Amino acid sequence: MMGKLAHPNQPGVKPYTMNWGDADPQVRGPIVVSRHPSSINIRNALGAYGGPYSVYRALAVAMEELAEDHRPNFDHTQPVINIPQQPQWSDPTKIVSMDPFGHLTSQYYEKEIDRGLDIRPTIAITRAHMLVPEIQAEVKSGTLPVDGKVVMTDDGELNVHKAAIDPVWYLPGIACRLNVEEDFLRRCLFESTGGMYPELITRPDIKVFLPPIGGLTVYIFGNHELISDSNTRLTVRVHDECNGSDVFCSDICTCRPYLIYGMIEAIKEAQNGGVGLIIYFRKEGRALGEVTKYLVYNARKREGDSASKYFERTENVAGVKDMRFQGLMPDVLHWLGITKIDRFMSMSNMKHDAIIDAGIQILERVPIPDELIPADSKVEIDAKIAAGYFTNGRIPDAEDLSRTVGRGWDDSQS
Ligand SMILES: Nc1nc2c(ncn2[C@@H]2O[C@H](COP(=O)(O)OP(=O)(O)OP(=O)(O)O)[C@@H](O)[C@H]2O)c(=O)[nH]1
Ligand SMILES: [Zn+2]
Repeated sequence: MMGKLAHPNQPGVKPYTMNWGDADPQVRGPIVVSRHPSSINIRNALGAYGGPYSVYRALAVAMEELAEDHRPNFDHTQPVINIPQQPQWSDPTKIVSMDPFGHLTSQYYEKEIDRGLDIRPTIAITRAHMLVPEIQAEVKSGTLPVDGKVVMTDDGELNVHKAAIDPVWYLPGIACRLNVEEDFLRRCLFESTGGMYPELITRPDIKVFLPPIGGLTVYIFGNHELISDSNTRLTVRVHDECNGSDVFCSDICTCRPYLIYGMIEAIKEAQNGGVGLIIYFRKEGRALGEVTKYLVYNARKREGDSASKYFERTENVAGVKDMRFQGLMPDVLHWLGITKIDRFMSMSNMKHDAIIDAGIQILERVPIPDELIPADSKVEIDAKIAAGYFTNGRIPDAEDLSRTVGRGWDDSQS
């Protein structure tokens, strides 16, 4: 296996052309990350296709259920809608964490793929119908009308387009965005993944890295052709994954209620001729992960859960409050050609500031209405407002924070 490790000075090693940020996809070059025999010497990217699922692929290969050199058949997999090229795609400072041509690889690099190169899309765009219980209830009660375009039926069936995006990191651009040195960033990535990608160190000539992390999904309500038109109204919720609340309806935070509220407002915008977007990032537990999150829940509930201690408890376990680093988040907005958001469905100062710093305007910030906040999640929301989250109401002071308490636990009931 080790014999496969290509080094820049080994004979035959000649990375494929890669000019990140070039407007011409041929000049930019395809992302070639595969270690198939046809690609290994010309790889211009480190890591692996598929983010965390590359590890499952390894298991499938190990169990001989998948051929190591399997090549996907891309017939009929092309995007169902056109996300047209934007000037932002060729501004190497604007997009550094995804491949703007990622949905068009089989089209732009057909020749290379036919020649035997293993080049895969890192973006897929499809359409779907959705049935969301809370939204079905709004349709039944008449708050959301059936328009036949976004809300399709009396049952509240929704019509949506969606794009799944895997991360593709241009390391010099990531380093610059995070304000760190590229060499140091590469070393930290190498060390903190258990030395998983030695080429981060041995191949400084390769600038693109496909990290083993989850990406994001964009849900589009309304006419996708208008997303980049600054005369069209745009409602956007950027949401970070909270599986416990989003899927399993835990009441300790506002995640699902805010997500659904964002969806309803996105649908209303689309019904009024604008566009609504939900951008869903896989950054569970503020990117600290669910295990850390549950450890903190235990500490909070056992020690008396108050808003004044909320972030401290997270820092005790994780060392930091948050590892989402919203600075990379606006790339997807640039990919969609967005220059202005009319209604931003978030109270997060970190999301807001990252979008403004990316040169995108936000005209209105829309907090979650009080009646949608579950009682036990008051602790979190008050702590966030005190830490700088946007509110139209009063900012809680130290005394308020120690008075905002959540449900306590009696361990004998566990
Ligand atoms: N570590 C940790 N993460 C939490 C906790 N509660 C919620 N989260 C995570 O916090 C993140 C919340 O993200 P969002 O729903 O996008 O909300 P936000 O960034 O706080 O701000 P808004 O846009 O105003 O809702 C998700 O990643 C959740 O999984 C907690 O108690 N501990
Ligand atoms: Zn949550």
